[in-house]
Amino acid sequence: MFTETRQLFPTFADTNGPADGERPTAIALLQRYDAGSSFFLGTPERTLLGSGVRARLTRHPDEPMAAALRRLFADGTQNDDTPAIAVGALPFAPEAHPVLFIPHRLDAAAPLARHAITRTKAAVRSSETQERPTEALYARRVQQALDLMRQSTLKKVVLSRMLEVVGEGEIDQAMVLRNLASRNSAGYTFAVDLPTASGRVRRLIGASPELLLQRMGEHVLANPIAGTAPRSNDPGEDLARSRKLLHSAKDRHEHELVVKAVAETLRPYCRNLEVPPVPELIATARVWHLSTRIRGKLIDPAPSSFDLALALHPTPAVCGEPRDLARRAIEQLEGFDRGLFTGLVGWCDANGNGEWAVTIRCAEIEANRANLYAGAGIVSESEPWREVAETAAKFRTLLDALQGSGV
Ligand SMILES: C=C(O[C@@H]1C=C(C(=O)O)C=C[C@H]1O)C(=O)O
Repeated sequence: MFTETRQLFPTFADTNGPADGERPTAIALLQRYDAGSSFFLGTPERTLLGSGVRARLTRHPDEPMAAALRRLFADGTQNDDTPAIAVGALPFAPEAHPVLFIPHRLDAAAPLARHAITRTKAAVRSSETQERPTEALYARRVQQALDLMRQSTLKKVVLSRMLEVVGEGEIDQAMVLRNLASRNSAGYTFAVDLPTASGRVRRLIGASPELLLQRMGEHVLANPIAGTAPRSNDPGEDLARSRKLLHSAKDRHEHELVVKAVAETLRPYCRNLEVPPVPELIATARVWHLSTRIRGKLIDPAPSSFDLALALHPTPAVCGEPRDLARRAIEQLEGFDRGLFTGLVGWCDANGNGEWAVTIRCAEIEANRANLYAGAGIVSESEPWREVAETAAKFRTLLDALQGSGV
């Protein structure tokens, strides 16, 4: 039987108006995000604020992830009627350790409405930045990926790079989150506390445009995104770039590989699956993307949102095609451990409902340091310098949030 999570997650029409009885508004949850908060997620459907950690997912050697999640729900469910919700992030490498937990308290509100957040300010005093690798070296690695494609059956690989930011003082993590939410209210804005040996607060903070998978009852939605063009401040040029992206053979090819992989994975679980034949354009504050919304109705009994998300991960939007060759190319060419970047971030309840976004446009932030990540899909038609420009545009999402710029 499919069970909806209605009790905790009503959907409101007016999201930022007066609170419904005891229920806080989305803006109030964002404003309440502070040192005691362990999790925040703003999606097009809801806003969640987690405080503290009631139970944390641990995994025995060789234990399947789904079994570890069942144990987490058993440990973290209280004896009252409070529905247990697991939240957190899973890394890019399926064998690496996830950060998943049931918060002490989880508040829910309707989505953050567009333009509802008042202007915000810089989250750090002046800072130094260092790219790893440099633009020139990244371009060389893209060229190496193209060479690999000519010599093997590799069709696509996503190559990423890092930008290390060192501020003069502590980075105000709550301000980074607010700045992201104010500039990217259409996507998935998140902040996840990461355990540290130092006891200092280290957080994964970002604003992803990409939904890996949402399951509510029998309904599933996946929204793969691939194919990107930097935006322009000039409206005419901005529009021209979006049109060029929509008709670019290279970007359509890059996009179709992802849609095909996502649809093929979901089809066996669905009694019907709608896959639009052509992508649509979506815009973030800094880039245009090609996007396809894939909807399905699940066969009963269905896997949980968590199991479905893990079946999809990593899609060719963040890894490549074929997956094994792409992973090997990433290990060979990227030169750093992605950690949680290009993994998944979201929530899941004990009935299997949940939402999982792809962990991109993000940074790991601790004290005065932030490590920003950005990647780009490389296919045979790619040109190295364009991929450099694409990753630079993607860094802007977090740089704007750190500097309070770009609105
Ligand atoms: C890897 C990233 O983004 C992914 C790659 C994209 C592309 O190559 O066009 C677009 C969206 C994401 O699926 C990133 O933003 O760092």
